[in-house]
Amino acid sequence: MTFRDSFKFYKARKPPPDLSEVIDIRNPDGKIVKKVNVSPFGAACISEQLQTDSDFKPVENWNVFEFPSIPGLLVIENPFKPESQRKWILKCLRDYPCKPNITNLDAHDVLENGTTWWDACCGLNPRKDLVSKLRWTTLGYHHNWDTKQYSEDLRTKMPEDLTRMTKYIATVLGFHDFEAEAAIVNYYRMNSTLAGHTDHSEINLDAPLFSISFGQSAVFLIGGPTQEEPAHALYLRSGDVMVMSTSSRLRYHGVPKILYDPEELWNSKDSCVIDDDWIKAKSYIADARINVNVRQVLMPGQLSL
Ligand SMILES: O=C(O)CCC(=O)C(=O)O
Ligand SMILES: [Fe+2]
Repeated sequence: MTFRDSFKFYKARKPPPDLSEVIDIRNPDGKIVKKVNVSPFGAACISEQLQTDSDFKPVENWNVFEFPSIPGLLVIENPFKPESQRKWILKCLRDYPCKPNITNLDAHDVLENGTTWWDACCGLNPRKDLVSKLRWTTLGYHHNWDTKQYSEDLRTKMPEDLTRMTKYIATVLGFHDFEAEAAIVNYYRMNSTLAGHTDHSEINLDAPLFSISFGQSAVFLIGGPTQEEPAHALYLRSGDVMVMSTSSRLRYHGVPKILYDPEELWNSKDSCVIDDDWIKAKSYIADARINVNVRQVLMPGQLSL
């Protein structure tokens, strides 16, 4: 089956698709998954202090997988602590869809001057109609969806917390030169899909791309250089980090299906500080998935376009 046909297959609602061929890193069942030992990579470069303060479980407990038939693709099984998942979900909802970042809502003039999507949805007169309207936020070099080209005129500062978090993952995996220069945060409702595409706008296509998922699960499809080659389907669950490096970087990929995750890893009962904002975020993420897609745009040492 081609990528195109697999996409239609998994997207179908009635009857719902057979998911038995979807690769599950938590239960590979003889499918094309291989566990990677991270110790020969960069784990040693993470100081003990940084490890203690970090969002992540200890690196020695990370499960990293590769796919022999998809060279360069890596998936880390949720390395986040549950409280860090909550922190990142809240950042993606409350902090990132704000100026100077750009969102899909900016073009539609639906928010009153200066009001953020979060405030509009959660304020005194909550705009319930806007909750499902947020589709993406761009950060750093802002992706131009029409020209598919980055430009220096559409560049703002990357949030330092996101840069630091991605650098940590990159270092553990041995990608020591990675610079987080652009990000897209994608917001999915339960019926959303992301059509097949390749990400080729970055000048530097040798640098890896980091794709971090929170909230409900996705069936992620990855194929070959066109939509006519066959594709593999795999589950991405909350906290999972996908890394597209080397030849996997330019493969067609997309998200045909969002599925409820009964485990809700972001909700575990450990010292959960219940503040007002988290209560709102928790209710949003009960029917949504967030994906943070972080890219390097420039060549090593290059400072601008
Ligand atoms: O949501 C995902 O897992 C993938 C997102 C993606 O491919 C993109 O933003 O380019
Ligand atoms: Fe993509």
